[in-house]
Amino acid sequence: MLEARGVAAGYGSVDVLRGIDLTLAQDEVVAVVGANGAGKSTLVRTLTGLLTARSGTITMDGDAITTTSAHARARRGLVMVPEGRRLFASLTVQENVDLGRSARAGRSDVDPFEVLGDIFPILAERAHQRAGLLSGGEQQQVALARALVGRPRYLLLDEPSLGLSPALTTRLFQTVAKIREHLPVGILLVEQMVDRALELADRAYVIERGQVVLEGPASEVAASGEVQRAYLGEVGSREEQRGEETR
Ligand SMILES: Nc1ncnc2c1ncn2[C@@H]1O[C@H](COP(=O)(O)OP(=O)(O)OP(=O)(O)O)[C@@H](O)[C@H]1O
Repeated sequence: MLEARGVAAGYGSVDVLRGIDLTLAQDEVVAVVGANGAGKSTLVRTLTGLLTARSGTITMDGDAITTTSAHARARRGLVMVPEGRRLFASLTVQENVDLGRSARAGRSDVDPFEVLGDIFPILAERAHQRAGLLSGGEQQQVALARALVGRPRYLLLDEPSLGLSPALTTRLFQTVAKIREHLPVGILLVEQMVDRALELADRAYVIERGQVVLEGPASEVAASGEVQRAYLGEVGSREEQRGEETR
């Protein structure tokens, strides 16, 4: 279990997270939703150790990791795929994925292309192509494969659908569903595509101004008015737009 208790964090004099309690088990997908600026990316950065919590505790499988470096957390099996994917454009698909092996020394004995090949067809199809030449959806596959090749216990995804077309977003969510089906990894999914994230997730947290305002089974969170309220009508207007497109 990855567990945050009373976690506060921020930048300089700005407080962003104000006492977040959150858990992620190794067999679940948990969505984190909330309006722009609510603190979702800050939460992911604090959980992975890119930002140090100002107060509160973070534990992983019972061990305190509140002040552990991001590198050490990654070695212990807590990895993130950041917003924007951050691949090395001039390296090949295979070279990018291989970088993920070194993040978890001692557990990289299995050929990633065999283990992950079913989930990510791109690994076999484009292994030797430069990552910079791939489409956004293909790059997202490589970023996910790179994160998974070290066999993490917890995977944090920050806005994985960002910049993807609706069709590629559908593929992405199917891929995340496959990961959950085939690999023993807890997935924290930060997403602006709220309805899709809540469809896929087991549980969800709604974050507003650095605090959890609602948590529970994803279906209950989806059915509550709290999500719409947190987004100040954003969700409603998006659904209306989608309705118009399909008319
Ligand atoms: N490096 C930084 N320095 C100062 N303030 C920052 C920094 N990064 C983020 N912030 C501020 O922290 C707050 C929360 O930002 P954060 O990126 O965590 O929100 P978010 O919920 O992920 O939003 P979005 O959905 O737009 O990505 C915002 O007010 C933002 O301006």
